[in-house]
Amino acid sequence: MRENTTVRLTTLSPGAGCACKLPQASLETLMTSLNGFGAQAADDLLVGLPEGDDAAVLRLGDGQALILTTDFFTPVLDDPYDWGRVAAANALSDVYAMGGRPVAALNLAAWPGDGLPLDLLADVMRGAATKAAEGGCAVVGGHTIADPVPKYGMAVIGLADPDHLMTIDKVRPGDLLVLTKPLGTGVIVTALKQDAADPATLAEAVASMTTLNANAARAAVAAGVLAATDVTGFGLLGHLRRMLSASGLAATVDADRVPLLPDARELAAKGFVPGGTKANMSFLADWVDVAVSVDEEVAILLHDAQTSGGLLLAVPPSAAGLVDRLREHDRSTAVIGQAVAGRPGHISVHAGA
Ligand SMILES: Nc1ncnc2c1ncn2[C@@H]1O[C@H](COP(=O)(O)OP(=O)(O)OP(=O)(O)O)[C@@H](O)[C@H]1O
Ligand SMILES: [Mg+2]
Repeated sequence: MRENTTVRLTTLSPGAGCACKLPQASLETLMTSLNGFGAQAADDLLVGLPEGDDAAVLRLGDGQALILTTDFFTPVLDDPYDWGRVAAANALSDVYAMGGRPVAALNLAAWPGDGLPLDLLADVMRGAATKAAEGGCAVVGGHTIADPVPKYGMAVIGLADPDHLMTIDKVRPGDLLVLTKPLGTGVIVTALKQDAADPATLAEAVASMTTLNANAARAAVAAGVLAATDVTGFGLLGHLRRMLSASGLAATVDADRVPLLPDARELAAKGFVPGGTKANMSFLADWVDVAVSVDEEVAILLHDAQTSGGLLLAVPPSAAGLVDRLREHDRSTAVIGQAVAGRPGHISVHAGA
């Protein structure tokens, strides 16, 4: 982490990170109204627009598939270099969520025409390029516009084996639901914006947000996992609901097993809850039943809008050994629930066995 500048980037941001995504209800309305104006999977297009997956996938001729995705957002941190690292890890994550590896990226940037030093944007891009390089991904160009609210992200292309893709529609009854990073970045970043996150708490959140999902994806593909997504702005339950609806299944979640970042509970209890998290709670009310025994702060965190969150994997019980291998990369990796037959998209959250 570099020294903070005098400009507090998060004060320029109405939302922050993936919490500035359009609410899920609005996005789904938009996508439905685009019906017919976006290509559906057919022939060499293995994953298209109506599939609503983490990225589009195009079969190439030589036993490889091309993965295409993009992601950008307003400042999630005050430190520009770290914001860049987080934004790159987040943009690359959709490639990992499909079971691929990123190969090239374009910078997408919006920056105030005056008043905010360009040096800061250069720092954002340096942080992002360093993180992308860690994933074997070269930054090869980009586009920059003048805009009063700074925004940064990437369009990323990746490669995958078309026979070993991970998609959101392949969850099977009995699959174990595995989460590879702890929750809580939304509440911690909201506390940061209000000067209420202590440095150690913030450092843990930054360490988590800048961790690539590369190792988790590689291990999951090797173990034969067929269904995955990454947990971002719609929160754990929002992204789980999308997987379940696409797969025609329901799920149970054990709130006690869901990993949480240090201090996330306390900050949620103090009311540092982003607008994106509140929107997730209201949208998911028709899909999620939370047992009364589940603590209110934990229920909030299950909906918390994550930036650069972990992978949510549907792991067949026969491949449960994967969980130990994933824990070698992130000790907080946990089995948090199970897919079951039931109303598609429905989630029952309980506390304890
Ligand atoms: N403007 C858009 N035009 C076409 N498709 C869109 C648009 N915005 C979102 N989508 C699609 O809607 C689906 C859900 O988008 P969303 O951004 O939640 O997922 P994502 O790409 O996995 O992002 P992330 O994991 O980084 O939050 C994706 O399939 C995405 O491609
Ligand atoms: Mg995604």
